[in-house]
Amino acid sequence: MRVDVVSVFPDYLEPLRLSLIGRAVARGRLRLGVHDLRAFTHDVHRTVDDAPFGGGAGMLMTPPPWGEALDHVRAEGRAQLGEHVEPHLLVMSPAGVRFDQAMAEDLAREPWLVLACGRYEGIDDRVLTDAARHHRVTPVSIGDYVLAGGEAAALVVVEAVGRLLPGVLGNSASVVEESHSEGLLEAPAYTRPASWRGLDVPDVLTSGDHARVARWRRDESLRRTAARRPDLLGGRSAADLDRHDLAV
Ligand SMILES: Oc1ccccc1-c1ccno1
Repeated sequence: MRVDVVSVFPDYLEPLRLSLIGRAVARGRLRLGVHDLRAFTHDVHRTVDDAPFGGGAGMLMTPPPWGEALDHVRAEGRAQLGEHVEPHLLVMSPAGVRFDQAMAEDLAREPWLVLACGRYEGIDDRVLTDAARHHRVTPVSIGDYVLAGGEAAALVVVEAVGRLLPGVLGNSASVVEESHSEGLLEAPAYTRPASWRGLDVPDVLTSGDHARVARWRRDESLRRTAARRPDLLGGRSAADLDRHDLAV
């Protein structure tokens, strides 16, 4: 997979060259391009924003630099991937489609993502309209809160998608048995020492009975999801889900 990120703060994306994602980049499992939007300005002040038409607070990111930046990214990416390959542009935005594990799994199957990190009050909407003439465009939100810009959101999306790519995670099992991989929160987890500050690991986990362990983890996962994220249960109770399990 190739991932390009466009930002006025390219250094903000440096964490993508560390740890798990950094190793995937170093090993060529993930090709990462970070582009400074200001490299596509032509005035002495390297202007990327202007006042919004119709009034309103703050400044908006103006189309020309974005148009040139995305033209450049498209040309560079096609030179590497082939003229037939189209990017999927993800525009980080509080007004975007909600990013979740299902979207991460869908995006991990794509060959090329371009992430646009807006700042100020956002990006002139014609940038998205123009880009949609060439390829898919999806505004993406990582949650219902407001950030100063899209860079933090881009870090979240690239990490959540990148870790799903083949060969990036050492233990493929960890992708399967984790929160949200099956629509539920994962059960509590424990490791050595078996007793710590008067707190003991649940006996079932040291019983050696794999069926009992799987049952205990499922029960704990349902209980924790019902307590913390009832929205993930889609109106069903943990007992309903439990009955479903017993039925299969
Ligand atoms: O709040 C934002 C500002 C700019 C770009 C993205 C965001 C955002 C908020 C939540 N997800 O993305």
